[in-house]
Amino acid sequence: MPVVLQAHNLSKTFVLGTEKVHALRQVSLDIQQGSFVAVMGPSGSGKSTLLNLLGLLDLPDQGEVTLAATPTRGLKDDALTLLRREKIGFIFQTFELIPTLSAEENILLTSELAGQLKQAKSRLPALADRLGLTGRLKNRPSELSGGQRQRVAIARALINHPSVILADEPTGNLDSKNGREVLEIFQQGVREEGWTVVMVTHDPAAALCAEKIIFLRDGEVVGETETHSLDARSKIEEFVGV
Ligand SMILES: Nc1ncnc2c1ncn2[C@@H]1O[C@H](COP(=O)(O)OP(=O)(O)OP(=O)(O)O)[C@@H](O)[C@H]1O
Repeated sequence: MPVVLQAHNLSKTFVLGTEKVHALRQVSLDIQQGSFVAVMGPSGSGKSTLLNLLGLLDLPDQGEVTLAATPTRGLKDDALTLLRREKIGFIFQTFELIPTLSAEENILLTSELAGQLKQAKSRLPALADRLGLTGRLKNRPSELSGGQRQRVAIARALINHPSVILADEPTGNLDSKNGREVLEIFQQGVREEGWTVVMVTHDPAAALCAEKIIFLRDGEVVGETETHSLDARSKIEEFVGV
């Protein structure tokens, strides 16, 4: 499968008072189209920073992200925003839904901003059905369970057929049943519809639902494992200590 998202030598430093924090140091990785990849690492190892750079939400100090064959170094803010909107679907631990909008309005908001409301509306019924949200679309987030809210966020991420889904601890605020459901949605989407998912997680069980795990420590990629390999669990223990 072709590489849909590439990080090449990404470095990012934050300045905290007089201290410099090297959040990422020369991180390179290739994400293949149609793959499900988890990113694990201890707290502070740079996972969210990496996801933010891969998702063009922040810029590296050095290195480059190439997304859907588009090198992004030097692109202006407008071009980055457009690329992000068209090619990336974000899913966050805290759902990040707008409380005053209905589920349907939340799902369609980015499409509306991108001038693609008509196409998105035509895709909505099938997507809502698939995610078990039919009948809930008129409800506001406060009227939905945590699992339903995250499924609304998944629908929002998917409505424009992004090239890559970036999920930051998507099961972190869910009970185990709802968390499992979200992971099954990812697995099924990857298997049956060719989604590409990159998921940051602390949870070994969640990471083992992906096909591959990349380990970060102190801002560096220190290892990786295929989850079907017999030593995947011991690699998680070795690199993350859980
Ligand atoms: N905006 C920022 N300003 C200053 N330092 C930051 C900023 N964002 C991240 N950092 C620092 O960069 C390092 C990596 O942070 P990051 O949030 O990427 O780690 P993480 O692996 O996602 O951690 P966690 O698992 O706790 O969410 C940390 O030391 C953090 O304090």
